[in-house]
Amino acid sequence: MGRLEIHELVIDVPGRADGATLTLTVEPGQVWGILGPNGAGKTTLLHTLAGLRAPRSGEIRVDGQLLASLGRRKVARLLGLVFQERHDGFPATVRETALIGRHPWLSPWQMEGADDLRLAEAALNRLDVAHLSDRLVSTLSGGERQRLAIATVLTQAPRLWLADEPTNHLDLHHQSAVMDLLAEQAAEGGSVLMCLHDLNLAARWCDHLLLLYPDGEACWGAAETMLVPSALERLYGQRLATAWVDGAPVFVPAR
Ligand SMILES: Nc1ncnc2c1ncn2[C@@H]1O[C@H](COP(=O)(O)OP(=O)(O)OP(=O)(O)O)[C@@H](O)[C@H]1O
Repeated sequence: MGRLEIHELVIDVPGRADGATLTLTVEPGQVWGILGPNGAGKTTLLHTLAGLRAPRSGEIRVDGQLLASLGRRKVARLLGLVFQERHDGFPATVRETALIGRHPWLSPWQMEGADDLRLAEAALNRLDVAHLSDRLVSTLSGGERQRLAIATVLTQAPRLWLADEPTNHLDLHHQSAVMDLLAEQAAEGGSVLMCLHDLNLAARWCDHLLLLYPDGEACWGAAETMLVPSALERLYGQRLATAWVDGAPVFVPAR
């Protein structure tokens, strides 16, 4: 499961008029991308859907339950959020950080057990950071930190993934591997909603798209209906050249 129902939602972007009212459902099995220029409100939307920011109005339900009525622990069992920015709170190793993903599943003073450790190790392996398990997070490269953040959410095992630019800092191979992982989460019955700046990753991996405009307007639907060059040019204020490769459109800025 992991059905995310958004009903007449107006996000709270400071200093901006209300803009579009969002009503859409991210169904289990679906991979949604949120596209829009800097400052359009993508992170604000994701944080609102994670219950970290109050909307101006509207309702959010996860698997039929009103998000606003759930405790944080319950929320953390239902949804996982890959943040765009991270700050090291205290010195921790890669393994200890991944294990934080198990906390929603443990009682307050319960230590992680062998099953939790196995899940963390499998996630670190999957994200290609297992060889760094004993390293302090503060010593990791940007891409290694990003992969650890995703491994931590994988360890958390949520039904709904909210990911803010999950391919940030990643090289091409790891971008592709992370997009495959997210698609796999959906194929196994979860659901995924992610902010992306790379149109080409969106075109290849997302089945639905939400376009957020800087004035708060929005449109959404099946990816093939949203990937219209003229609409994307208006979205970014950028002329684009389009080609087709392996059945998917490829967009590059026109000079
Ligand atoms: N706490 C705040 N106080 C004032 N303005 C804010 C605050 N948080 C966000 N904003 C503004 O709200 C707007 C939307 O921000 P948001 O981070 O959601 O954009 P975004 O689409 O994710 O951008 P980017 O692509 O740059 O990550 C921006 O103009 C930002 O400066």
